[in-house]
Amino acid sequence: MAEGMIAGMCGSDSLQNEQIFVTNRSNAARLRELQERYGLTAISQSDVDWHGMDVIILAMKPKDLTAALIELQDKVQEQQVLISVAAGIQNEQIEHYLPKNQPVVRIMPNTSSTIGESATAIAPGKHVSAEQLNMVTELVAAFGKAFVIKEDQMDVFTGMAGSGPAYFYKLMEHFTETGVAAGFDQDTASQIGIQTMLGAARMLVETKEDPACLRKKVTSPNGTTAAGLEALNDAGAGEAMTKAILSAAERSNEISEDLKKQLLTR
Ligand SMILES: NC(=O)C1=CN([C@@H]2O[C@H](COP(=O)(O)OP(=O)(O)OC[C@H]3O[C@@H](n4cnc5c(N)ncnc54)[C@H](OP(=O)(O)O)[C@@H]3O)[C@@H](O)[C@H]2O)C=CC1
Ligand SMILES: O=C(O)[C@@H]1CCC=N1
Repeated sequence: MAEGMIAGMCGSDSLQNEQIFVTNRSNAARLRELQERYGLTAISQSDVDWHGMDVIILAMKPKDLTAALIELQDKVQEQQVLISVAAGIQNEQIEHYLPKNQPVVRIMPNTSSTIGESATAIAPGKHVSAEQLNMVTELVAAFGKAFVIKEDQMDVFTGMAGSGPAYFYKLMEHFTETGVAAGFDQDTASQIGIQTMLGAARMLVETKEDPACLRKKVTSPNGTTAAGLEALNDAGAGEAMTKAILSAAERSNEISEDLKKQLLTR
């Protein structure tokens, strides 16, 4: 996920690559790779000048966040904003490990940040000023569209947009497999799927019509689309999408509850 955000930031005009510093726990080869690929500064953790950073983005797995926060406790500066991308971990849980009044912001990007097309949620913690929220929103806009939401909407946002690209990829896998089974070669079937999905997404963006309206325009009475949509409906496609979003949201909530238990023991 970190590389997705880095790629998006490096591809935008709002940041210079030299303003970005990246570190990790131990994988030195990975740091060299990022430095060569993006022209940023990749350094081992012991060499980071923590005082010099405006913003620190934490992009480790949720299970590794507590250890990272404990490491950072005595390094963070008063006005530095800490941004966490960890799914399911609440601002309050992060603030617990940091000095009093530390500004913390939770964000939920998705992997389309790689091409500057993430849908990213921003939920500020209680010590974040309006100016700091603006700064984070601008930073996030470097890799896609930013949505400032309430923190209690974060689980469902994660189910929709954090995990969302995977649902569309999964649909595309089925779309392509069906085309191949019907006689197209893999590449042709895949290109047909990609162009169809891209065209539909761009229609939504450019015409600004709602999806139901665009769907009706494709659907001739008693025609092929009506038959296809009826099959989708009979197979429970709409319900399946709702279940996918809500199951992911529930998992996000479970991760949060698990960390709360860990927090009680530290
Ligand atoms: N994948 C996605 O689509 C999305 C993921 N997320 C969130 O992003 C986070 C990262 O996920 P993902 O990219 O898949 O994870 P990865 O395992 O690919 O990357 C985690 C990175 O964190 C580093 N790391 C771990 N602990 C520390 C530490 N203490 N200090 C510094 N660096 C550390 C690891 O370094 P090393 O290799 O050296 O150990 C590694 O580079 C998760 O919290 C996830 O919930 C959020 C939105 C979408
Ligand atoms: O699967 C995950 O847990 C992460 C969070 C959202 C997308 N990927």
